[in-house]
Amino acid sequence: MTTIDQEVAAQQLNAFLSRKPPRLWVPRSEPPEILAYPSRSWYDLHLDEDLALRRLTSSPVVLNDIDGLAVRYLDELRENGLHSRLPEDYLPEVPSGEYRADKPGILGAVEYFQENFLRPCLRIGTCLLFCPGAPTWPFFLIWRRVLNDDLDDGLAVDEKYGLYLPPTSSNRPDLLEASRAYTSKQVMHDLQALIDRSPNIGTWVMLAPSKESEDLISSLHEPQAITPKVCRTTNFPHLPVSSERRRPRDASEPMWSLTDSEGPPEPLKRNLRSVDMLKPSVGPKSRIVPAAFRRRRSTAFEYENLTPESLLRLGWARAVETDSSIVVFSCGTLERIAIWRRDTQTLHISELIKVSASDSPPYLRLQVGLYIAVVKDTIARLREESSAGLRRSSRKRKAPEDVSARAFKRQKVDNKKPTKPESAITIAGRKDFMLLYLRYGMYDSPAPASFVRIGPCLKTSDPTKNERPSVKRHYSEDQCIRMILTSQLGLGATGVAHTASLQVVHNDGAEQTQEVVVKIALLPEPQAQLRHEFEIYRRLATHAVQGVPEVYGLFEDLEGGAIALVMSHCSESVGSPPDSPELCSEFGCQRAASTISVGLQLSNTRYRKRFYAVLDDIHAAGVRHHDVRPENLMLDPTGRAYFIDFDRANLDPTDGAKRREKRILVGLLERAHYPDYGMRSPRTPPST
Ligand SMILES: Nc1ncnc2c1ncn2[C@@H]1O[C@H](COP(=O)(O)OP(=O)(O)OP(=O)(O)O)[C@@H](O)[C@H]1O
Repeated sequence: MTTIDQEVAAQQLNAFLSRKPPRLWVPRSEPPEILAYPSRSWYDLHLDEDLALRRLTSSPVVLNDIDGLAVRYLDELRENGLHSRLPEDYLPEVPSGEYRADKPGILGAVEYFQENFLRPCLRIGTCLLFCPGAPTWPFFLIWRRVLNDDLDDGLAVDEKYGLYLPPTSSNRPDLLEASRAYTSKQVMHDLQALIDRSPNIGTWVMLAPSKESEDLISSLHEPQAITPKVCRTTNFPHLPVSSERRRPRDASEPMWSLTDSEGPPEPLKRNLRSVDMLKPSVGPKSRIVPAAFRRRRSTAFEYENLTPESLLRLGWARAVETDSSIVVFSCGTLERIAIWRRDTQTLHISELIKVSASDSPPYLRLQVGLYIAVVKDTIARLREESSAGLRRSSRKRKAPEDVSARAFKRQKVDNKKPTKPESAITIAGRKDFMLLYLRYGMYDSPAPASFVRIGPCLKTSDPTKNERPSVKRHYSEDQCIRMILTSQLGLGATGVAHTASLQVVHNDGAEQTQEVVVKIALLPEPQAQLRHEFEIYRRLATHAVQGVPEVYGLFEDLEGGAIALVMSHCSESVGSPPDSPELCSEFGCQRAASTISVGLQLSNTRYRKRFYAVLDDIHAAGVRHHDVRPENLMLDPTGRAYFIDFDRANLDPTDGAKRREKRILVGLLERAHYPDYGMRSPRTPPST
């Protein structure tokens, strides 16, 4: 490339990055969306207290630091004389004046970004970060909605956008071969580490463009102290400290020059006060006060209108979840960038950015700087983490917590065990109050949620029983089920399934534990679906059908945010064959290349027959599953077959419907034939 070409290329790049985007116009949504909290806030109550947002401060350096990064990288590129001209077809025609989006709401703003500058800015960011010498401008870094669930078009806020590093089918960075030649080994190594961790990075909170959204973003700057929201159960037993918890840290050499004179915030006094107030007698007779004494009229999740504080909380909670230091709040016309400092639990928020009028710094250059900052920060922290090995929690629990936990253990040792102890499930079946803790990833419930039973244990009680126990003013520890959610198993349309440890104390003080699965639903429709699923299990239990999860109860959150279905763990789905090659060959699990990735054949007739027998029993009980696919068929290591996920099931189907369902199962297991997801039945209207 000649010097002249390089000069032209540099000018072209500069001119593009200095362009002012057109003004955004979006059609009105009908009916208008509401600016309110989405359902995830229930999970936010359980975020680790040390990762909680405690302060907001406005920092004028944020924009300069981020723009400075873009300038530094662009200068390096120019000095090395490496880059080529950005092909004209990479640069969109920017309409002057106004951009009229076709879609209303958040999608209108997304369309505006995509059509006007996202693609070229992402190409420029990719090139600067990963392959500065490449003769072409590769398309690798992607900005998109991170989760596949449906956008709730009734809401004017969606916090699920971020950057994405696409992996190939073998989980390698999907960077074109041609560009890879210009990518250093270290960069490829970093990219691989990023993809292995999670290919989604950064947090963008998108608001539907409107006057209300603009007002909200404009008012996000008042420095303030923020008290984390937590569940309100008091005097609960604390969990012993886990030595395996990873504690995310800030990069030791951050890319921003933020100062925080106030240092780390004071520890929260809430827990201590509640413990002191009630003067607990530690042990099984201590008084645990539920979060509410009365059931709410409806347990359906209620949306709260967004305030500047709740919007910040929302973006920050999402950043904790994706472990990203940068949160962007944007409504297409106005934006603010916030940087989360973990050490001081502070969000540093930038000045207001006017998307179509910002020239100092220019908006598009700022975008490029933003991508660089998100990627560089994540890589820096990943490198530090891997060189330090797994981080351990440095947090020390307060004495009362450990005393309580010790007391819990001591009873186990001190007391004489009955010769044949009752199982945890039998004991739990008699208890109506559940303390639920989240303990995985960034969740470490500062206080447990209070749940009361609304459906009996179908294994140990009369399945037809329908009682709603009243909520007591307080419970002793031996009246509670302690449920600790330890990981997320899967996310579906009804809710999130978790693995959990159910712990109970028997009257004689003996502690019993059982691994279970807890499916949680938050919004009104999924809650109705989960209640419906419970009713299906009730029918199956009254016919003593084997080969379906045992259900230990349906519980309701007293603070109104969730319904929880507790059931047995049915091992692995045949949709994800067992890790062990021996088991795989014993079961005869084979992936079928001709079908979509879920297609799977079971060549061992013995196991196929077990699934057929279970389905026949389900049908004989008057239930049609209605969602037979590999993900919902489970085989445990001893070869027992199970059907799970009855939220689409219906009662009393016709004989023809049962025969059709049987044919689907035969086609699936014998020929790996599974038409496609589109063939799934529509959801059955809830039966209650
Ligand atoms: N009892 C169980 N034992 C083992 N794994 C389970 C159990 N229940 C659920 N899972 C896991 O959790 C995932 C999601 O659960 P489930 O399919 O019941 O949720 P859903 O919200 O009803 O999903 P869908 O949208 O498929 O109806 C399942 O694919 C399975 O991997």
